[in-house]
Amino acid sequence: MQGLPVLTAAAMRAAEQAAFDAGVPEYDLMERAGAAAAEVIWRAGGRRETLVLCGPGNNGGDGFVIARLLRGRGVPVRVAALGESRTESSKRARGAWDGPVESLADAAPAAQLVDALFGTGLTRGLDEKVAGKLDELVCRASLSHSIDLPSGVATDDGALLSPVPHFGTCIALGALKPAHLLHPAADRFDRLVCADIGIPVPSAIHSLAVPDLQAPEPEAHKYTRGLVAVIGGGMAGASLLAARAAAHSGAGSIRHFAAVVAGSGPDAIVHRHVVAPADITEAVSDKRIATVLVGPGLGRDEDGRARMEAALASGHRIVLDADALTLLGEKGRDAIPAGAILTPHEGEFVRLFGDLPGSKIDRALEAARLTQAVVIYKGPDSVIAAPDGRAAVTRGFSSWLSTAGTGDVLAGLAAGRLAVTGDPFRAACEAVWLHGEAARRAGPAFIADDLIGTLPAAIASRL
Ligand SMILES: NC(=O)C1=CN([C@@H]2O[C@H](COP(=O)(O)OP(=O)(O)OC[C@H]3O[C@@H](n4cnc5c(N)ncnc54)[C@H](O)[C@@H]3O)[C@@H](O)[C@H]2O)[C@@H](O)CC1
Ligand SMILES: Nc1ncnc2c1ncn2[C@@H]1O[C@H](COP(=O)(O)OP(=O)(O)O)[C@@H](O)[C@H]1O
Ligand SMILES: [K+]
Repeated sequence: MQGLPVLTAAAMRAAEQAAFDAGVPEYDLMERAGAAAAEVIWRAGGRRETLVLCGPGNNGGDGFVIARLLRGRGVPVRVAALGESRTESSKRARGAWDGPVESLADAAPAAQLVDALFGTGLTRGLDEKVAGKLDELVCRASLSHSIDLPSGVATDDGALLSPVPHFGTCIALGALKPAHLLHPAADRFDRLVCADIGIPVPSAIHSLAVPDLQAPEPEAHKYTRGLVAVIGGGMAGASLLAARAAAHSGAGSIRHFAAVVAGSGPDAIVHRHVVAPADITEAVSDKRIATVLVGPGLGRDEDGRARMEAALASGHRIVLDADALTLLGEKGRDAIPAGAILTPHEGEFVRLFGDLPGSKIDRALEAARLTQAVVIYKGPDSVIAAPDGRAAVTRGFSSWLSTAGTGDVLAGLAAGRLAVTGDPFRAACEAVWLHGEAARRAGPAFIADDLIGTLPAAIASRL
């Protein structure tokens, strides 16, 4: 189960260098990159009038190759450059372009715009005039493509170093970079295509793969399929939502222990009204329990803390979410058992780990290393990180997920998939994908409860 590899600028340079060391001529790689990108542009734009913007580095070199190849197919192409070409390969690519080169400042708009100004070599924001011109040309084109990365984004963390227009397509070269997945950069284009340039791109970080799921074994029974215990507190709606998600995750049986009587839940879930925290200890003593979930609706008072501690003391595999993460905080981090799944949103993440440096991927990986737990660092660009350095990053899930209670559903799903698979990283990846897919199937303006209804179809699509 792997998505597309994600490489930082330095890792990409190292992969390219390894190819050069293995005998691939430097200029060949630029020709391959240009050809792969030109193919994508040709399929989208056909013979539309095209303007290619070329920067001074190798990204600009790709642009000259693209311009030459599109013109060879009969596309009316103009090229506008930002200054001279500075690298050997880009000089060669420019030399092979036999048309005129306009200056960027004077370039008139075209129906199709190709941005090959800057890629992974960008070190600072674009000058105001250049950024303004790029914006104008992109806005006036009906089709726009950014080569490798939209010019102006920071490759490794997805920050915007200067204002970046919104492109139709981004054509990543060789591998994805963090900026293709991390916000705000990931929101600067609609469609993402990764063009193969024929070199190995090893990475422990991938885009989130579509999972392969299995139906229960023929001999399965409710306990072999995983018993999930959901421990709630004073806000039983949240823990019930999590329990319902767990019940539709593929797990075999669900118990819900809340301090108040929950609303009407499915009768298939065993609800128990458990008030005293000490009774939680007894409730989770059942050896058949595969996973315990604690956090949704727990409350942040001393009662909530006592319930959480009882859950942690049970020794079962655990998913910690919401109030449990806040109750732990930085000081309580040591209580997190290895092999747990943590599901913090931005606020909970900061409360647990403080202000870690680096990109969202770096921070998630460091959090996983510190706790030896799998961390689902949520948001529009959720990162799932494992203590061994693997990470999966989401892209393009419905922004309608930004509604109350969807986090409870995700936590229930994570607990359910952990009970089914026994593998925290795999379970977390499956849960996040199913959550996103359930949201896609739910359409616009859904509420968290609706995700429960679309989960079976989401699962069915991967059997
Ligand atoms: N190494 C290779 O052979 C390959 C690289 N490829 C392309 O090469 C790109 C990376 O090329 P480069 O490393 O040359 O980097 P870029 O082409 O992204 O640009 C770097 C150049 O721009 C300058 N610069 C950075 N920020 C600037 C700013 N704000 N204003 C003005 N100048 C600025 C840098 O000093 C450097 O000279 C990739 O994104 C990809 O498009 C592909 O052709 C595949 C093969
Ligand atoms: N803009 C967005 N785009 C895609 N997914 C989002 C967006 N905002 C939130 N999500 C997802 O929705 C869920 C929200 O969880 P959380 O913040 O814990 O909410 P709650 O506590 O109300 O349940 C997470 O899975 C998160 O990744
Ligand atoms: K670019």
